[in-house]
Amino acid sequence: MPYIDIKHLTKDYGNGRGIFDMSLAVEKGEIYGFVGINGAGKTTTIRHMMGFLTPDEGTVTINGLDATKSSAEVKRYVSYIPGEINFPGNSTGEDFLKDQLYLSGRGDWTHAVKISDQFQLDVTANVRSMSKGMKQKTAIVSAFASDADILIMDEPTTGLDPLMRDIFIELLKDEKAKGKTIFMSSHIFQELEEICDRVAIIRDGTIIDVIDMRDIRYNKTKTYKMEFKSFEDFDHFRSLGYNLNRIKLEDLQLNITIHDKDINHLIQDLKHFDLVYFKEIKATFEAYITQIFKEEK
Ligand SMILES: Nc1ncnc2c1ncn2[C@@H]1O[C@H](COP(=O)(O)OP(=O)(O)OP(=O)(O)O)[C@@H](O)[C@H]1O
Repeated sequence: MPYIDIKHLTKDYGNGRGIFDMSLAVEKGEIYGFVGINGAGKTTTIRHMMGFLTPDEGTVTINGLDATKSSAEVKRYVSYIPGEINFPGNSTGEDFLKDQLYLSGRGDWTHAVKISDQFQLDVTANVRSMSKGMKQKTAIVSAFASDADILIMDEPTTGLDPLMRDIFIELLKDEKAKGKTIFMSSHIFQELEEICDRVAIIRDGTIIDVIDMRDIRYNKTKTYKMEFKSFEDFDHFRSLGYNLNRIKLEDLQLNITIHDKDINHLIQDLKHFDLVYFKEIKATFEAYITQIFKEEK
């Protein structure tokens, strides 16, 4: 049974807004990403997971428990970082974090201090007067230090600078190594590419694709770009029957897409050609998603 199981979830806000017949399943120990443009339905989905919203149709179960009906019990397994952070009260970061750890019944203050230091977070500051980045860091420290089985995070790196984002990614890897299950939405393709096992792409309230990141990382079909010194070579190469694309006659450049098993054959052929350069075009997750969105239009 999946650890997080969403089946046919629908929340219809009218005028085509909301989420519609959405299903997804997250296995224990997975890092699962959730990507989509503004208004696609990420927060609405996450709020159902936390039991803050009641579905019009469908169900969300977490570790076999209904996220709406058993919301209090589900929260025992889950640490949550909301998309918009507004801390209640007027306490210092330290008092807030200690309260959260106490309330969760789990976690460890020493770990909280360690993570706060890594994030260069001043926990003596008042939570009300904290900047956006400080609030985000405080929420992250609270979630990570509470040692929950599941982390559900709505755009957790918003407001973090690139250095802090790298620290966040390293912490997330540590959590995965401990066997934690992580569900996070993000706009930042690069961070999803680096850490996720799978990524669901949401558009207009519907999941349009689920990408297994291994297919991107270990893609056996690669694209190479090359430029020829002479038109004769360029023209001759074009006649060899390779899978070519992005042919730029005026620059004598082209891309070739080829499976790893055929690379030796290509190298042998290229010995007969005079090249200006030959380089691999790395397949990025961003390019992959952009292609999917183009195909969907
Ligand atoms: N309470 C509500 N009442 C009416 N419409 C809503 C409500 N909450 C969300 N919506 C609409 O539902 C759609 C999905 O919103 P949601 O906040 O889930 O998207 P999102 O993918 O999280 O977007 P963002 O990246 O901007 O946070 C949007 O069109 C939004 O305007």
